Amino acid sequence: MESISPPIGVKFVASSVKEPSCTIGFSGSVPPRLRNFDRICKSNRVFTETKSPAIDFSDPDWKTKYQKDFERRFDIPHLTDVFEHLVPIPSTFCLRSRTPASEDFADGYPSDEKWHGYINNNDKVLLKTIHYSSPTSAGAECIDPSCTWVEQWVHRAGPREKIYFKPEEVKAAIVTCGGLCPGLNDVIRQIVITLEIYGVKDIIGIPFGYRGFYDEGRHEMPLSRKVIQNIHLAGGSLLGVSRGGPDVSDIVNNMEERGINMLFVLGGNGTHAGANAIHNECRKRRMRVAVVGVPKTIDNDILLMDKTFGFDTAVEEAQRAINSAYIEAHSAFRGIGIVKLMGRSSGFIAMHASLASGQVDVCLIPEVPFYLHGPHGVLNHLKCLLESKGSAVVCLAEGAGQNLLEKTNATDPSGNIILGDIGVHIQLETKKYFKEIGFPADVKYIDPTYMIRACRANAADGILCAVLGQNAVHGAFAGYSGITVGTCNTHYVYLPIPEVISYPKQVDLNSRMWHRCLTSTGQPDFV
Ligand SMILES: Nc1ncnc2c1ncn2[C@@H]1O[C@H](COP(=O)(O)OP(=O)(O)O)[C@@H](O)[C@H]1O
Ligand SMILES: O=P(O)(O)OC[C@H]1O[C@](O)(COP(=O)(O)O)[C@@H](O)[C@@H]1O
Ligand SMILES: [Mg+2]
Repeated sequence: MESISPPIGVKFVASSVKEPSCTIGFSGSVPPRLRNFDRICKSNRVFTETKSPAIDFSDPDWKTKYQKDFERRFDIPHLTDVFEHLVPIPSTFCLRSRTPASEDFADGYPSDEKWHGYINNNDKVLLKTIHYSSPTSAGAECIDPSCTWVEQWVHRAGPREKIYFKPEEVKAAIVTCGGLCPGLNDVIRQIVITLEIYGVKDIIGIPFGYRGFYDEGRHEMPLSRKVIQNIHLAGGSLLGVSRGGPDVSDIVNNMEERGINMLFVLGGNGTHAGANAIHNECRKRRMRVAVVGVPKTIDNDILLMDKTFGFDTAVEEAQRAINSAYIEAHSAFRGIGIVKLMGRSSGFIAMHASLASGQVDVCLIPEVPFYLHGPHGVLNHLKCLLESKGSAVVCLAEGAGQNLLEKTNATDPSGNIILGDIGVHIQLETKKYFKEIGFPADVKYIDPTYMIRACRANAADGILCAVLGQNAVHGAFAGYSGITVGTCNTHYVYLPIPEVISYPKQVDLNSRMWHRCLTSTGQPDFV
């Protein structure tokens, strides 16, 4: 059946292109549709038509069809899709006090029949909670021209009453891929703790990302509560991370050799593309394996989720850099402080950090094109700020203004385009500009990116990591595979991997949050 769905989370814009409902193979670069900032940026309103209508709104049943199609897309893969006759057993996850690590199950599995802590498989979470009365409502996301209320439900995460793995038969592996992110150790820790509560004793860490499935001499790391007890007190990843690595069939060969039947994959878009490919390969080989992702992206660029772990910490930690830039700028005669934050294709960290600080005058993100020079350029605005208030602070995301830099086609081992350093460029251009116009300014540049990324998770992220890690284990024991965990409207959910990685989530320029950021900075358009 052909999908009738428009891309989730993307507004109907006048010239929107139908998005494939499932694009695997994303590897860091921004799809052309999203690179076309102009179209999105310049329209400050939502269009209710599409040039390539995927849905026939004259069909009286369009809504039912849409909802059915949505349900199909967001159905989460289960081991019984392939192994029809698998018989589940009652969950060994109950909160009755016992000592699972030292327990064997000779006398049967522990159970707690009176406990009502399980999630029903049919429990669902509403993905979109606002009923926009009109497409012109601020931030409206509409399916049809009348902005009809259409329900979109996704699966609720958590422990199930029946499980599809016997704990003593589980060999669970955890791997952390891509760049670092605050909270990786917290998630590893919670996965191990929760596995042990189910009664799993064979838990290993794969060193240095997907490479650890391949490189000779890299030994798996046995994990237990004892090993992971305090790892969350430090940033980084106990297991190490890496970009690039072996192809999927080598990874699955290695999993077969090691007897891994539960794989927990912590990573971003690229890692999840890999996890989904591993899941598909396992299915193809009829391996009874659960592959579950935990989205790790400091940039917060995974679709559909309220936020990903590490993001909150990054925003909080960025305050120190912004405040330093402010103090430097404010204390200098005509001071300008420039802070570069992470955000390869999405400006969420810069936007939130700017809003939180209240000290930023100009926020530059990848989604918004800008000129440096000319009457409407950033530099002229900085001059106005120096004249009016004596100092200025600029906060920018690393992916902003890439069109101003010379292009290289260089990529990292994962295939992500290596960006030019926009922070250094703006610093140099700013110094040059003020020198040339004979209006001396004191420019200070701060790049705290790797200092931020190496931090340990803050309290909010610590909680998020705990719940995500626990839910990942519940999902695997429940027999799901090819899924990832997340939060939607503050509820915890399971989502099929392809739906969250078809392109990176970006700041919506029609969103209330971006408008709030602009209100706070008071910056004009720089085009
Ligand atoms: N399309 C893909 N299919 C399979 N594996 C991928 C794909 N894209 C990236 N990977 C692998 O995922 C890992 C992490 O990818 P990367 O883009 O560096 O980080 P992130 O997961 O944070 O986006 C790397 O080992 C990379 O080889
Ligand atoms: O220098 P590295 O390790 O390639 O990491 C830089 C990248 O890490 C990020 O913070 C997040 O990247 P991932 O989500 O792919 O790990 C990007 O914003 C940034 O471009
Ligand atoms: Mg990535």
